[in-house]
Amino acid sequence: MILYGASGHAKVILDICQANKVEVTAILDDNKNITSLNGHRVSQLDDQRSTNETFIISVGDNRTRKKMVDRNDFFYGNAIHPNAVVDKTSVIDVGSVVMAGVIINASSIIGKHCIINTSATVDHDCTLKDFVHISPNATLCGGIELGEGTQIGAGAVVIPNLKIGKWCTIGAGAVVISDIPDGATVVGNPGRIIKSNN
Ligand SMILES: CC(=O)SCCNC(=O)CCNC(=O)[C@H](O)C(C)(C)COP(=O)(O)OP(=O)(O)OC[C@H]1O[C@@H](n2cnc3c(N)ncnc32)[C@H](O)[C@@H]1OP(=O)(O)O
Repeated sequence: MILYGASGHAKVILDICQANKVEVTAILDDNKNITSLNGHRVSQLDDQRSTNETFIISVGDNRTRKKMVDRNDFFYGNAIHPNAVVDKTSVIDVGSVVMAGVIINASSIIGKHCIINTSATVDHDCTLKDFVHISPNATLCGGIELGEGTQIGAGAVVIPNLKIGKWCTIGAGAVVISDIPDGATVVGNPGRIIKSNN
Protein backbone atom coordinates (compact mmCIF):
# COMPACT_ATOMS: atom_id res chain seq x y z
CA MET A 1 0.00 0.00 0.00
CA ILE A 2 1.21 3.51 -0.82
CA LEU A 3 -0.16 6.49 1.09
CA TYR A 4 -0.22 9.74 -0.89
CA GLY A 5 -0.37 12.71 1.48
CA ALA A 6 1.92 12.89 4.54
CA SER A 7 -0.78 14.23 6.84
CA GLY A 8 -2.20 13.58 10.31
CA HIS A 9 -4.86 11.56 8.51
CA ALA A 10 -2.05 9.47 6.98
CA LYS A 11 -0.76 8.67 10.48
CA VAL A 12 -4.12 7.11 11.34
CA ILE A 13 -4.22 5.13 8.08
CA LEU A 14 -0.68 3.97 8.80
CA ASP A 15 -1.90 2.60 12.16
CA ILE A 16 -4.76 0.78 10.42
CA CYS A 17 -2.37 -0.79 7.91
CA GLN A 18 -0.11 -1.92 10.75
CA ALA A 19 -3.10 -3.39 12.65
CA ASN A 20 -4.08 -5.28 9.48
CA LYS A 21 -0.46 -6.34 8.80
CA VAL A 22 -0.57 -4.54 5.46
CA GLU A 23 2.85 -3.22 4.50
CA VAL A 24 3.04 0.48 3.65
CA THR A 25 5.82 0.57 1.07
CA ALA A 26 5.89 4.35 0.57
CA ILE A 27 4.45 7.58 1.90
CA LEU A 28 4.40 10.36 -0.69
CA ASP A 29 3.86 14.08 -0.56
CA ASP A 30 4.14 16.87 -3.13
CA ASN A 31 5.79 19.11 -0.53
CA LYS A 32 9.52 18.38 -0.80
CA ASN A 33 10.08 19.89 2.64
CA ILE A 34 8.21 17.02 4.29
CA THR A 35 10.78 14.25 4.58
CA SER A 36 9.39 12.02 7.33
CA LEU A 37 6.14 11.02 9.04
CA ASN A 38 6.21 9.19 12.37
CA GLY A 39 9.68 7.88 11.57
CA HIS A 40 8.77 6.80 8.01
CA ARG A 41 10.57 8.34 5.05
CA VAL A 42 8.40 10.58 2.84
CA SER A 43 9.26 10.65 -0.86
CA GLN A 44 7.97 12.19 -4.09
CA LEU A 45 5.32 10.86 -6.44
CA ASP A 46 7.72 10.60 -9.41
CA ASP A 47 9.58 7.79 -7.63
CA GLN A 48 6.42 5.64 -7.62
CA ARG A 49 4.49 6.49 -10.81
CA SER A 50 5.09 3.20 -12.56
CA THR A 51 4.10 0.97 -9.63
CA ASN A 52 1.25 -1.54 -9.72
CA GLU A 53 0.68 -1.20 -5.98
CA THR A 54 -2.57 0.09 -4.51
CA PHE A 55 -2.79 3.66 -3.25
CA ILE A 56 -4.86 5.54 -0.71
CA ILE A 57 -5.06 9.31 -0.99
CA SER A 58 -4.31 10.13 2.64
CA VAL A 59 -5.57 13.71 2.72
CA GLY A 60 -8.51 14.71 4.92
CA ASP A 61 -9.78 17.66 2.87
CA ASN A 62 -12.48 16.35 0.51
CA ARG A 63 -11.82 18.77 -2.37
CA THR A 64 -8.06 18.20 -2.27
CA ARG A 65 -8.58 14.44 -2.21
CA LYS A 66 -10.83 14.69 -5.28
CA LYS A 67 -8.29 16.87 -7.16
CA MET A 68 -5.56 14.33 -6.45
CA VAL A 69 -7.75 11.46 -7.66
CA ASP A 70 -8.73 13.42 -10.80
CA ARG A 71 -5.13 14.02 -11.85
CA ASN A 72 -3.76 10.53 -11.16
CA ASP A 73 -4.57 7.10 -12.52
CA PHE A 74 -3.81 4.67 -9.70
CA PHE A 75 -5.22 1.41 -8.39
CA TYR A 76 -6.88 2.19 -5.08
CA GLY A 77 -7.21 0.06 -1.96
CA ASN A 78 -9.06 0.39 1.36
CA ALA A 79 -8.01 0.65 4.98
CA ILE A 80 -10.60 -0.71 7.40
CA HIS A 81 -9.63 -0.91 11.07
CA PRO A 82 -10.08 -4.40 12.57
CA ASN A 83 -12.14 -2.85 15.38
CA ALA A 84 -14.69 -1.39 12.97
CA VAL A 85 -17.98 -3.27 12.58
CA VAL A 86 -19.14 -3.38 8.97
CA ASP A 87 -22.28 -5.38 8.18
CA LYS A 88 -21.76 -7.98 5.46
CA THR A 89 -24.57 -6.45 3.38
CA SER A 90 -22.86 -3.07 3.22
CA VAL A 91 -20.45 -2.07 0.47
CA ILE A 92 -17.32 0.09 0.74
CA ASP A 93 -15.87 1.28 -2.56
CA VAL A 94 -12.18 1.76 -3.39
CA GLY A 95 -10.00 4.39 -1.76
CA SER A 96 -12.22 4.66 1.32
CA VAL A 97 -10.98 4.38 4.88
CA VAL A 98 -12.82 3.28 8.02
CA MET A 99 -11.31 4.13 11.41
CA ALA A 100 -11.43 2.32 14.74
CA GLY A 101 -14.78 2.08 16.52
CA VAL A 102 -16.90 2.77 13.44
CA ILE A 103 -20.20 0.92 12.94
CA ILE A 104 -21.67 0.62 9.45
CA ASN A 105 -25.00 -1.18 9.60
CA ALA A 106 -26.91 -3.22 7.04
CA SER A 107 -27.37 -2.31 3.38
CA SER A 108 -25.35 0.90 3.42
CA ILE A 109 -23.22 1.97 0.47
CA ILE A 110 -20.00 3.93 0.98
CA GLY A 111 -18.65 5.51 -2.21
CA LYS A 112 -15.08 5.96 -3.41
CA HIS A 113 -12.43 7.86 -1.40
CA CYS A 114 -14.68 8.41 1.63
CA ILE A 115 -13.50 8.76 5.22
CA ILE A 116 -15.56 7.20 8.00
CA ASN A 117 -13.70 8.60 10.97
CA THR A 118 -13.17 7.33 14.51
CA SER A 119 -16.31 5.95 16.22
CA ALA A 120 -18.74 7.37 13.65
CA THR A 121 -21.98 5.46 13.05
CA VAL A 122 -23.54 4.93 9.63
CA ASP A 123 -26.80 3.13 10.22
CA HIS A 124 -28.81 0.91 7.84
CA ASP A 125 -29.67 1.85 4.25
CA CYS A 126 -27.48 4.94 4.01
CA THR A 127 -25.91 5.95 0.69
CA LEU A 128 -22.73 8.04 0.76
CA LYS A 129 -21.44 9.33 -2.58
CA ASP A 130 -17.72 9.68 -3.36
CA PHE A 131 -15.38 11.92 -1.28
CA VAL A 132 -17.71 12.12 1.74
CA HIS A 133 -16.14 12.51 5.21
CA ILE A 134 -18.02 11.45 8.34
CA SER A 135 -16.02 13.00 11.20
CA PRO A 136 -15.36 11.36 14.58
CA ASN A 137 -18.42 10.39 16.62
CA ALA A 138 -20.95 11.63 14.06
CA THR A 139 -24.20 9.69 13.81
CA LEU A 140 -26.06 9.02 10.57
CA CYS A 141 -29.43 7.42 11.34
CA GLY A 142 -31.05 5.04 8.85
CA GLY A 143 -31.85 5.77 5.21
CA ILE A 144 -29.76 8.93 4.75
CA GLU A 145 -28.33 10.04 1.38
CA LEU A 146 -25.22 12.21 1.27
CA GLY A 147 -24.05 13.87 -1.95
CA GLU A 148 -20.47 13.91 -3.24
CA GLY A 149 -17.88 15.67 -1.11
CA THR A 150 -20.09 16.41 1.88
CA GLN A 151 -18.51 16.55 5.35
CA ILE A 152 -20.46 15.70 8.49
CA GLY A 153 -18.69 17.41 11.42
CA ALA A 154 -17.54 15.75 14.61
CA GLY A 155 -20.39 14.62 16.84
CA ALA A 156 -23.13 15.79 14.44
CA VAL A 157 -26.40 13.86 14.20
CA VAL A 158 -28.56 13.44 11.09
CA ILE A 159 -32.06 12.10 11.75
CA PRO A 160 -33.47 9.29 9.54
CA ASN A 161 -34.33 9.39 5.85
CA LEU A 162 -32.89 12.84 5.05
CA LYS A 163 -31.08 13.86 1.89
CA ILE A 164 -28.04 16.13 2.20
CA GLY A 165 -26.71 17.51 -1.09
CA LYS A 166 -23.22 17.70 -2.63
CA TRP A 167 -20.28 19.53 -1.03
CA CYS A 168 -22.19 20.49 2.12
CA THR A 169 -20.51 21.06 5.49
CA ILE A 170 -22.40 20.06 8.59
CA GLY A 171 -20.81 21.73 11.63
CA ALA A 172 -19.48 19.90 14.64
CA GLY A 173 -22.32 18.99 17.00
CA ALA A 174 -25.11 20.01 14.60
CA VAL A 175 -28.43 18.16 14.62
CA VAL A 176 -29.82 18.01 11.07
CA ILE A 177 -33.60 17.60 10.97
CA SER A 178 -34.46 18.51 7.36
CA ASP A 179 -33.11 17.95 3.84
CA ILE A 180 -30.14 20.19 2.98
CA PRO A 181 -29.44 21.63 -0.51
CA ASP A 182 -26.08 21.36 -2.33
CA GLY A 183 -23.22 23.50 -1.01
CA ALA A 184 -24.83 24.51 2.29
CA THR A 185 -23.04 24.94 5.62
CA VAL A 186 -25.24 23.97 8.57
CA VAL A 187 -24.68 24.54 12.31
CA GLY A 188 -26.60 24.17 15.55
CA ASN A 189 -29.54 22.27 17.01
CA PRO A 190 -31.83 22.34 15.14
CA GLY A 191 -29.43 22.66 12.22
CA ARG A 192 -29.70 25.95 10.31
CA ILE A 193 -28.01 26.99 7.06
CA ILE A 194 -25.45 29.76 7.64
CA LYS A 195 -23.78 29.74 4.18
CA SER A 196 -24.58 28.49 0.71
CA ASN A 197 -22.18 28.02 -2.18
CA ASN A 198 -24.94 27.78 -4.80
C1 LIG B 1 -9.88 13.71 13.06
C2 LIG B 1 -10.43 15.06 12.68
O1 LIG B 1 -10.02 16.08 13.15
S1 LIG B 1 -11.69 15.09 11.50
C3 LIG B 1 -12.17 16.77 11.33
C4 LIG B 1 -13.50 17.08 11.99
N1 LIG B 1 -13.79 18.49 11.78
C5 LIG B 1 -14.93 19.06 12.18
O2 LIG B 1 -15.82 18.43 12.71
C6 LIG B 1 -15.02 20.54 11.87
C7 LIG B 1 -16.43 20.99 11.51
N2 LIG B 1 -16.42 22.40 11.23
C8 LIG B 1 -17.15 23.33 11.93
O3 LIG B 1 -17.92 22.99 12.83
C9 LIG B 1 -16.96 24.77 11.49
O4 LIG B 1 -17.10 25.62 12.63
C10 LIG B 1 -17.95 25.19 10.35
C11 LIG B 1 -17.46 24.53 9.05
C12 LIG B 1 -19.36 24.75 10.63
C13 LIG B 1 -17.99 26.70 10.17
O5 LIG B 1 -16.74 27.17 9.92
P1 LIG B 1 -16.61 28.64 9.22
O6 LIG B 1 -17.24 28.60 7.87
O7 LIG B 1 -15.17 29.02 9.31
O8 LIG B 1 -17.55 29.55 10.09
P2 LIG B 1 -17.20 30.54 11.29
O9 LIG B 1 -16.19 29.94 12.24
O10 LIG B 1 -16.89 31.87 10.67
O11 LIG B 1 -18.58 30.64 12.09
C14 LIG B 1 -19.72 31.25 11.53
C15 LIG B 1 -20.79 31.30 12.61
O12 LIG B 1 -21.23 29.96 12.89
C16 LIG B 1 -20.98 29.64 14.28
N3 LIG B 1 -20.50 28.26 14.30
C17 LIG B 1 -19.41 27.75 13.66
N4 LIG B 1 -19.31 26.43 13.86
C18 LIG B 1 -20.33 26.09 14.66
C19 LIG B 1 -20.74 24.85 15.21
N5 LIG B 1 -20.07 23.72 14.98
N6 LIG B 1 -21.85 24.85 16.00
C20 LIG B 1 -22.54 26.01 16.25
N7 LIG B 1 -22.20 27.22 15.73
C21 LIG B 1 -21.10 27.25 14.95
C22 LIG B 1 -19.91 30.64 14.74
O13 LIG B 1 -19.99 30.85 16.14
C23 LIG B 1 -20.30 31.85 13.95
O14 LIG B 1 -21.42 32.47 14.55
P3 LIG B 1 -21.62 34.08 14.54
O15 LIG B 1 -21.74 34.47 13.09
O16 LIG B 1 -22.89 34.26 15.33
O17 LIG B 1 -20.39 34.63 15.18
